[in-house]
Order: sequence, then C-alpha cells, then structure tokens
Amino acid sequence: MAGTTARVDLDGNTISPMTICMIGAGGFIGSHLCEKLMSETPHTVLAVDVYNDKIKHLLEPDSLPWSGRIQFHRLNIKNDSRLEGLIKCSDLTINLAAICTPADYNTRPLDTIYSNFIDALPVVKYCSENSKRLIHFSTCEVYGKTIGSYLPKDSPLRQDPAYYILKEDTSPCIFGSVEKQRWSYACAKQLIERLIYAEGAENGLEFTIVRPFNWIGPRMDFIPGIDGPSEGVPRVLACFSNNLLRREPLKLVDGGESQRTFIYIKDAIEAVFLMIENPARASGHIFNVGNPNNEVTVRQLAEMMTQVYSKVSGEDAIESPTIDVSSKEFYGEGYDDSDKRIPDMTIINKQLGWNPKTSLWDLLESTLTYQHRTYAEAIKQAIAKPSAN
Ligand SMILES: NC(=O)c1ccc[n+]([C@@H]2O[C@H](COP(=O)([O-])OP(=O)(O)OC[C@H]3O[C@@H](n4cnc5c(N)ncnc54)[C@H](O)[C@@H]3O)[C@@H](O)[C@H]2O)c1
Ligand SMILES: O=c1ccn([C@@H]2O[C@H](COP(=O)(O)OP(=O)(O)O[C@H]3OC[C@](O)(CO)[C@H]3O)[C@@H](O)[C@H]2O)c(=O)[nH]1
Repeated sequence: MAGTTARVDLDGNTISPMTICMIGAGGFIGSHLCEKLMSETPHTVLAVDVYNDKIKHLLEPDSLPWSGRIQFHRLNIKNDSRLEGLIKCSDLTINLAAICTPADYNTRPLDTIYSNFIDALPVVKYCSENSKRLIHFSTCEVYGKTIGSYLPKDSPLRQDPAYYILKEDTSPCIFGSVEKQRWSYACAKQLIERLIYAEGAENGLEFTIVRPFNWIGPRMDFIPGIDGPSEGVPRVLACFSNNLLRREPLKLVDGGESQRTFIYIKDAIEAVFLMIENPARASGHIFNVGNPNNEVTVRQLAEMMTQVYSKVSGEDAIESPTIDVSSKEFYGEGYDDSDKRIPDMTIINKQLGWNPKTSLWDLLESTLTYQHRTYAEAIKQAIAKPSAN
C-alpha cells in the first residue's frame, strides 16, 4: 500500500514524496507509470495530456485510495500558458508527449518534427529556467540503422557485436537520406536530445534521457475501427493484434526481415522508477531501456503472436496466417526502416543495477490475453454490423 513503509533509494536514503508533472500521461507508457506511482508510492502526479481514456480508471471515482494524489490537466502543450505553472510547482517533469507511430513519420513529417522537437522546447526551457529536474523520453530510433547494415550481406563482420550493438556513448546515429521522411522523427528526437544535453552542460539542467527499445503491453495504441480510426495504422503490436482479432493474415512489411528486441512494459517501468527515485545516479545520463534477450525478426514475431493468440483465444489459426506487403503499399512513399536494434545494457546496469526479466513468450501471453478480453466481443459486433455505405 502506498506510503505505509518508507521508500529508500539504491543508496539507502529515504525518498521524500515528490510532485511529478507528467506530460503525455494519458498515453501507453504514461498510463502504466501513473498506475504504479499511485499504487506503490506516495508521490503526486499532475497528469497532462489531451486525452485521458487510458487513465480514467485512476481518476474516478473519488473514493480511490490515491484520489488527491493524481490530477488530470487537459491541455495541449503546443499552446497553453498553464504549462509553466505546472512545471514550476513540481519537483520533477517527465515528458512523454510525442507523435510516435511510424505511419505518421513519412506521411505527416511536419507534425512529427513539430511534436518531437518544437513542442518539447518550452518544456526544456521551463525546467532549465526554474531549476527543475527533467526526464525526457527519446527513442532507440536515434541510432537509426546499424553500421553492419552497410556491409555486404555475406560479410562475417555482420556477426560481430561491434557492428550492431547500440551503445549510448559510442554508437553513431545513422539515418537515411532526407527524402526518406521516415527519419523525421529520429532526427527531431536526436536534436532535442542534443539540446537537453547542451542545457545540462551550459546551464546546469538536471536531466535524464530515456531511449525506449520497443516497449509493448496492454493499452498500447488502438485497434482500428474500435477505439481508433478505421484507417489508422498503429505500431506493430496493435497491427498484428487487430489482424488476429479479425482473423485476417498478419501483414509483413518488406518480408518481415527487420529485427527488433521487445520488452514488457512492466519491466521497463521498473527502470523508470529507479530513475525517478535515484536522481544522483540517473542525472546527466542517457539510458537504453530494452531487453537484448528478446530479439526476433518481425516474421518470427508474427508467428509467435499467431501461436500465442491461438492458445489464449482457444481459436485455431487461419490457413495462411501471414501475407507479404511492400513498405510503399503499407506506409507510403518515404518509408525506411531500422534493420536491427539490440541495446547495450552497460550504463543502466552500472548506474541503476536494472535488468529486464520477462521473456517474449510470457509478455505476449499476458498482452494477448488482455487484447482478447478487451476487444474480441467489440470486434465480433463490429463485423456483424452492416457497414453504413
Ligand atoms: N512505446 C515505445 O516503445 C516507445 C519507443 C520509443 C520511444 N518512445 C517514446 O516514449 C514516449 C511515450 O510513448 P508512448 O508509447 O506512451 O506513446 P503514446 O502515443 O501512447 O503517448 C503519448 C501521449 O502524449 C500525448 N500528447 C502528444 N502530443 C501532446 C501535446 N501537444 N499536448 C499534450 N499531450 C500530448 C498523446 O495524447 C499521448 O497520450 C514518446 O515520446 C515516444 O517517442 C516510446
Ligand atoms: O503490420 C505491420 C506493422 C509493422 N510492421 C513492421 O514491424 C516493425 C516494427 O514496427 P513498429 O513497432 O510499428 O515500429 P518501429 O519499431 O519501426 O518504430 C518504433 O520504435 C520505437 C518508436 O520510437 C516508438 O514506439 C517507433 O518509432 C517494422 O519493421 C515495421 O515495418 C509489419 O511488418 N507489419
């Protein structure tokens, strides 16, 4: 129960209750952070977002044990003068707000760049000017492509970790050409990282930068036509969940050859907790947060999800569970991809002693159980309902 035993940091010091201004609190990661902060700590959250559907269960009814420790502020950080006041009255600001679905990067590059760079500027400025601590969410996409991806396909060096492991302090950021607008997001994230780093160096801003590597779990994105637009394209977990729920083949972009490491949201949130409560160990650092043991190709992910969904739903898989699509067909002009993403864990291990725990199979089992329970009935009804036209 929150607040009954004193919380101590990794060095044995008592942690005082703090007020956290969490921007983007209504999203996937924000909702999990808020949930754990409410149930396990005495901290207060000023939850800022334009939506609150994913945290409604924490805001209502008033009788919840943490009511009074979480306040929702519906505001758009693009144009709301209340933002500075909220940052000023908090001990820590966590900025999660962003456009962060790849389908937007090449089709809405301006919105993507504004969201990930321009809109984050006032947050950095207010933190710096008011001497407030900032935890800023960047992305593993700042690494772009691996050095190994430029070697010939049969080069033995491709097997050498030096050519693919992504290290915060030494790996380069390798993006495609400007016409490949996919990289608008990574580039905007990289520039805001550099600005935060410079504010730390020149003006003493106390910051931590988080680079998430494909965090997945319940409440990620939306299911098209159910709790999001029918034509919307969410991230891969929700795309594949949608296909499985509708008994459609899973679409493999460009053969599903790209590789990703997936981490369970609950493991990743543990890492963020350590950053929140151990400022002396976390400040001034950039942290990869991922699970290097959970690497698969997108094709393997599709196969695993098909098997796991069959188990949790009790339905046999369809006859042809996957179908190939080109990236142009799926995402449109200007799409490009990261080939492989394995995080180096040295820095987060040394500073915070953190390691991920959950296997890909286990995290898919709990996540797909959630997807089935949450959406299967709604999908059945949507399919049964004759369409409007
Ligand atoms: N989930 C991942 O695996 C992952 C990977 C890499 C990076 N990240 C980064 O982590 C952060 C959070 O990601 P997420 O997966 O929770 O995404 P999300 O889209 O679920 O959450 C982002 C939230 O920010 C809010 N928001 C966006 N613009 C806003 C604005 N102008 N004013 C107020 N609120 C605004 C959105 O409404 C949304 O609720 C993002 O910065 C993203 O780039 C996430
Ligand atoms: O139906 C689909 C959807 C996607 N793919 C391919 O899967 C790979 C992963 O896609 P996704 O999870 O949508 O996004 P990325 O990993 O490419 O990018 C994200 O990483 C972190 C973050 O910054 C925020 O979450 C974001 O940029 C990819 O190869 C798709 O092409 C598919 O085959 N079928």
